[in-house]
Amino acid sequence: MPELRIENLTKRFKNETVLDGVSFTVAEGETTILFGPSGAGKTVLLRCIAGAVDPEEGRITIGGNDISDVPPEHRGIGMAFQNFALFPHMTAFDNIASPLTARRWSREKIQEGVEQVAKLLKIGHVLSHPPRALSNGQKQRTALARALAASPEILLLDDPLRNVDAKLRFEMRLELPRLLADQGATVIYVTQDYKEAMALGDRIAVLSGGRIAQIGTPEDIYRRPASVEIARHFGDPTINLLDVVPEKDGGGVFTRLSDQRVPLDSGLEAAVGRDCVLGLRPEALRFSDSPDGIPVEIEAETPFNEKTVTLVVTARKREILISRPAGTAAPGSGTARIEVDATDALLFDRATQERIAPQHRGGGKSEAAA
Ligand SMILES: Nc1ncnc2c1ncn2[C@@H]1O[C@H](COP(=O)(O)OP(=O)(O)OP(=O)(O)O)[C@@H](O)[C@H]1O
Repeated sequence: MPELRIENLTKRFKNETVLDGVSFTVAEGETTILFGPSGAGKTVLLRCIAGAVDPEEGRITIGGNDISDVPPEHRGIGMAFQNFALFPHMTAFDNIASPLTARRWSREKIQEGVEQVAKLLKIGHVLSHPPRALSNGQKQRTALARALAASPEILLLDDPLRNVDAKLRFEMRLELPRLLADQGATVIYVTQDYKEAMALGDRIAVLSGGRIAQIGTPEDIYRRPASVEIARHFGDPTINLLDVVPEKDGGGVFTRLSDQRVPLDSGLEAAVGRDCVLGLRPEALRFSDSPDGIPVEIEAETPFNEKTVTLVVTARKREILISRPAGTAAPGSGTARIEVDATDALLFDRATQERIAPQHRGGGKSEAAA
């Protein structure tokens, strides 16, 4: 399957610049998640790739070939939309078969192709139904089946699970990676759900302000977010953000919370004395018996299925969320102490909101390898 390359793509509607020099590459057979808030331009970008919208500037290549002058139907692209876009007067079978019919496949081949993909998506029993007789989850799967049936080289999936219920979304999150891998297609998958992004993406491209704010593996985005905004979007409960000014002494780089030292990566020397934001993931904090721990008051505790989240406040009235696996013990109420693991602390410049990456001189551990 071919590589898909987007180069410097710009799209304006009247005075609004929706895409502003977007560039990224999806390697062959890879699933890249396009992640961004509502209105970020995700659908517009997919429509540019599919040929439904013409960009003002930039280039799109598939397998190295510029597709600007290739009509949509000859681009080898399959698309599934968030609103299903099923033909209302056709059965589920005919909807799924429509790209194959358009290619004038034989009746036997169409039958075989539709049944195969319907079986994979567990909608074989509703193929004779019209869309109005399908549940949202079945409509969703029918739309996806139609996109998959044609075995396109490039698959564009626009938030395909947005309208399905939580149970089905959970199941599909588990099943889709295998399904997409089996297809072997090069995939762009749009979602606003960070868990879906982390579960399904080989890589995640974050679209913000018309530009790609960061692209990387799910682990890159989670552990090394480029900005406060990205750090906030990825994580539940959301990351703790605390204004700090890092310091340095013989013991290394550190900052203080309630007069207790929070050690920071030694490569963060450039941040010493600067106004920063400390980012602490709730799961990077733990309760501690150590006298060096940060003293806090426990305010409230919320059990979820797989974890328990505790809200604490420091002596300076800073609120912090801590999460721990469900069933593990913690101080019940009143006063406690918490500890931070230096390797998990993130530091952002308060003015630019961008992350300050640790610098290790002399061939030390590099950021990418950390
Ligand atoms: N045909 C059009 N004419 C004018 N403006 C448009 C057109 N299509 C999209 N836009 C504008 O482009 C911007 C991006 O829209 P788009 O649908 O791509 O966002 P999105 O990231 O997909 O959002 P969502 O997650 O809510 O679907 C919006 O401000 C939208 O109003």
